[in-house]
Amino acid sequence: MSEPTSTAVAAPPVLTLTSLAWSIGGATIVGGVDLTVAEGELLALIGPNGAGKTSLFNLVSGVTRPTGGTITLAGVYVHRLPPHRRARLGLGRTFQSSSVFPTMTVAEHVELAARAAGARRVTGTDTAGVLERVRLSHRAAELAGGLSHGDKRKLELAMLLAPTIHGDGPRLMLLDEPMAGVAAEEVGELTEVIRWLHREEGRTLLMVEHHMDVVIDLADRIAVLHHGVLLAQGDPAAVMADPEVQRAYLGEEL
Ligand SMILES: Nc1ncnc2c1ncn2[C@@H]1O[C@H](COP(=O)(O)OP(=O)(O)OP(=O)(O)O)[C@@H](O)[C@H]1O
Repeated sequence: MSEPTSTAVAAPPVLTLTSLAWSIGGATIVGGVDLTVAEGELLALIGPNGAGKTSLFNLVSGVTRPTGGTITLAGVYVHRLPPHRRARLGLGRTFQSSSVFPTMTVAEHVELAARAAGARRVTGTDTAGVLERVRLSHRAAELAGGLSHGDKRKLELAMLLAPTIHGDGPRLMLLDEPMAGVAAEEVGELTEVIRWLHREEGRTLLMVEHHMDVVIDLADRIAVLHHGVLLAQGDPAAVMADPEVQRAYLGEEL
């Protein structure tokens, strides 16, 4: 075997899952997953309904503890840590159903998220700067309860970014079906916001999404989960053309 010609060392993965498994009541939901997310990458995790995608997110974020395997976040074993410790290490997550406070304004959400992450002083300019990055500045003074689904999703992204007011912000953003419930006419702009975070800010993202156009448009790589195990992973076009992946989706719109 020839020696490598470059002395450059590849950046370590932000997230590494090794033989990650979760069983409950005798059923294996996640059956030994090996997966890495590289620094600056957007990896889309897809799979038919019930494949175990949300369960995998729950394991990564600490909502549930694995029954086997390990999780490394930026070089630290985190699989035994509670969610707030993982958050402190730079893990941010949005949920399938939106999680905003209806009677708080958009700007107050960002301020709250920044303070929860340890910011002592948060100014209007600080919150405006975060809202600008998710194209939500024009809604700063509105109550979150009145926002469209698409704007609520943007607000959740703003809350993940709020720690950037006083620090680096999330090293890894887990987005659980960001397009769920979002009206067709809002999908394009939300896609652009995610693209900006990824391409312009260089954020690292792991995204579960059923909306295949969005997945193909945004993802650097796709991983396909089926019955709790990885069926395929790699370049989006190659993965989508894989006959095994096609078979897994039989009967579902791809
Ligand atoms: N706490 C639990 N107890 C028992 N079974 C569970 C539990 N959580 C999830 N499951 C089962 O695990 C399987 C995977 O569920 P999960 O929600 O992770 O799939 P998914 O890929 O996210 O599906 P969808 O795309 O429909 O959101 C399902 O069969 C589900 O019923």
